[in-house]
Amino acid sequence: MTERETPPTGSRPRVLSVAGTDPTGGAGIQADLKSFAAHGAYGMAVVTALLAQNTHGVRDVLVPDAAFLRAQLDAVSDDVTVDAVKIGMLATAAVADEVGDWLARHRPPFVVLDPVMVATSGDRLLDDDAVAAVRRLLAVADVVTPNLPELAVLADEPVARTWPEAVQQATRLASAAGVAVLVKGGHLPGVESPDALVEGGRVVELPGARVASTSTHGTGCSLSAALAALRPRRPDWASAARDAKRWLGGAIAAGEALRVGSGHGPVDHFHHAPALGLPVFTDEVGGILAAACAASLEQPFVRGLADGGLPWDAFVEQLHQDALYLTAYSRVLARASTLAPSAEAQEFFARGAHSCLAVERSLHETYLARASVRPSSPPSAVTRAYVDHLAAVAAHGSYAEVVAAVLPCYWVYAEVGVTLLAQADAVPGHPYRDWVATYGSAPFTEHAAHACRLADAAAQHVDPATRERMIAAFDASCRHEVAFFGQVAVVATDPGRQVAALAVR
Ligand SMILES: Nc1ncnc2c1ncn2[C@@H]1O[C@H](COP(=O)(O)OP(=O)(O)O)[C@@H](O)[C@H]1O
Ligand SMILES: Cc1ncc(COP(=O)(O)O)c(N)n1
Repeated sequence: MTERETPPTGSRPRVLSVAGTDPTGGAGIQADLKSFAAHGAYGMAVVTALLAQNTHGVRDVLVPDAAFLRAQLDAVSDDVTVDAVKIGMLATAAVADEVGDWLARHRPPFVVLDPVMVATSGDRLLDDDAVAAVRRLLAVADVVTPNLPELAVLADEPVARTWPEAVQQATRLASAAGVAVLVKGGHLPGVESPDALVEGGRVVELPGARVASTSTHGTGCSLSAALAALRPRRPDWASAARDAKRWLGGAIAAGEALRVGSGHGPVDHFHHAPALGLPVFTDEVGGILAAACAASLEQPFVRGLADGGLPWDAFVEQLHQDALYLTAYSRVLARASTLAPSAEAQEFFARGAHSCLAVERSLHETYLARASVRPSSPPSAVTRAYVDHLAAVAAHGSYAEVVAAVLPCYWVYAEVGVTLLAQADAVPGHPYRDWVATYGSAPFTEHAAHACRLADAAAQHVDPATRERMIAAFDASCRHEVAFFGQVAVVATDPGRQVAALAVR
């Protein structure tokens, strides 16, 4: 073997799992690798045992011989600096001793030992005669993470029946074996699922509410893997354990939604990053937007704007509805500003709310001042339907949903505006060019792009159900936009080109 340089500390902790497999991905190595990734670590894995298991139980176990285990371990440590290791299912005394030998040769800075003995399903995962070998490993581990039955075996005492008893037993084991003990209360009855870290005579309680769920397959694996992944970036075991436990509670709560298996299902390791793998929001709704723009450009009102042949009365009728809409839209933007998670978004929507009112006022001072339409004309059914939809989302929806609902007003107007402006520029003396240019050029097009970015950012942090509601709100607003452009009846009175507005539908 060539002499190797000490690799520099990587951008992510390089964390190794030494454990058994679970082909359904909920426990063992498969769970550990997800847990590592969920905590930003680079995951590696050495297989101690191959299991045929699912969410109901273990069907078969194949333990490769110890020489092959050694070959796997050495292949990793001959090449890679391991920042932390998590040891899980060991199956036999020979396997446990082989791992012990490797630790004597290549001990990583942080060693977590999950003394896996019996699966949630009740299947045994460690030979009876291997307990002594696992006890020997306690001496080289930093932290051991037993559940209550495992704690009892390691302490050679009866299973604790209460949480104080469990903590006392863990304290005895920690002092006898010279190891920190993260004792887990998942097997206790009651509404709490407490854990505690016993280290150097000190007990750090890690309280936690019990989640009513059957998605508890692999919780111990996932917790110990999270602990190993977090420790290189945390000052001590207590803070790593606290963060790991908080994350696991969310992972258990989100587990059932995965719909994996009909027994004890797995946890959702990526519950905190729900948008991972999903397309960017504005890419996902791009088709809806394109259809709305195409339908808008087909409306007689918009066609009249494009070629300049729109009768003045129709234009004014539309602007009157626009002014009514903008007053209501301003309030919805103000709501988005109130809910905004950042100062930048808060300011963007507050400015938007203000400029809607400024535009509404200027419509009255310019186009509408010359208009025949009565200023008191009520909102049309189309305008009311759009405004009611926005108001409902603003009243009941989260920030992300409100942003999705207000987005089409920016985005459709900008897209339609750009197309119309190009067409208007081709018509000398186009009567509506100024109005069209307001939407078809900067700064409006830049505001629309900014609103798209804010919607994409908001969509990154929402659960799948909220994302569905975002899409539904966006889709509804797009339909209202098309209807809004189509609400003014434009009827040709002159076979040449003159058309006249009849009424607002
Ligand atoms: N229903 C639950 N709700 C919340 N946390 C749980 C639940 N069941 C287990 N846990 C937590 O999952 C981890 C594993 O606990 P436990 O079930 O005791 O170990 P194991 O999976 O090794 O049998 C612990 O942090 C425990 O508190
Ligand atoms: C390979 C392997 N390792 C560990 C467990 C225990 O996990 P749990 O007790 O949460 O079912 C398991 N079922 N399979």
